[in-house]
Amino acid sequence: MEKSKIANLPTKFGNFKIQSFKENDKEHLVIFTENLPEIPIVRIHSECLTGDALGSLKCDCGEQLQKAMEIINENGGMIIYLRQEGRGIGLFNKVNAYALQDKGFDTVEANHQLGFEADLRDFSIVEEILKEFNIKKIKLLTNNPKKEFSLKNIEVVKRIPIKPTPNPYNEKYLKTKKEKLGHKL
Ligand SMILES: Nc1nc2c(ncn2[C@@H]2O[C@H](COP(=O)(O)OP(=O)(O)OP(=O)(O)O)[C@@H](O)[C@H]2O)c(=O)[nH]1
Ligand SMILES: [Zn+2]
Repeated sequence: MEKSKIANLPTKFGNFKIQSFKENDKEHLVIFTENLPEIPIVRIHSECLTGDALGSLKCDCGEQLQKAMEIINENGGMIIYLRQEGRGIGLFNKVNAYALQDKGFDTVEANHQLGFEADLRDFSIVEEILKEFNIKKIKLLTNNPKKEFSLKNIEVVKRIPIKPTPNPYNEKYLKTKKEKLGHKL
């Protein structure tokens, strides 16, 4: 794992530090506060270009990212931004999945139609990154209990939920996450 230098990242949510970690061809990001408490709040965020950057209402990613930045700016911690777009299938395939969703398939069925499992993400790099920062215990900002279980050598002392705001476009997505993907919503 190759790591970049640490730089300042002032944002509208507060001042952060930023560092990039390379895993093969993937360039992940870590955004963290100057003061890291002994048990920091950590958000493990999977890339969603449509939600994070374009303001898409189909999912809760953009909202979760912004809330995470606010909470972490206030309490100290980090966002580990993983470049695994579309739960690991990539942007191109996610757009094809969205086209299937326009025809009535849910988020899981659309993946299956394209020949993918529902969730292909790999969180193994998270432990390596936390080790770099000497972090052994965290408070995890997520609605997805699976993320907790993917961390073997890190103690998750608390799971902090981030409640999404329902809208007509994300209703079905949130329902599927709850019923098929085990999210606590
Ligand atoms: N394949 C696919 N990926 C999607 C879809 N909608 C969002 N994503 C991706 O899903 C990932 C986010 O996963 P979520 O299931 O929303 O949330 P989570 O990370 O498991 O859990 P939280 O920590 O609670 O956010 C991002 O990589 C998004 O690009 C979709 O319809 N199909
Ligand atoms: Zn999203």
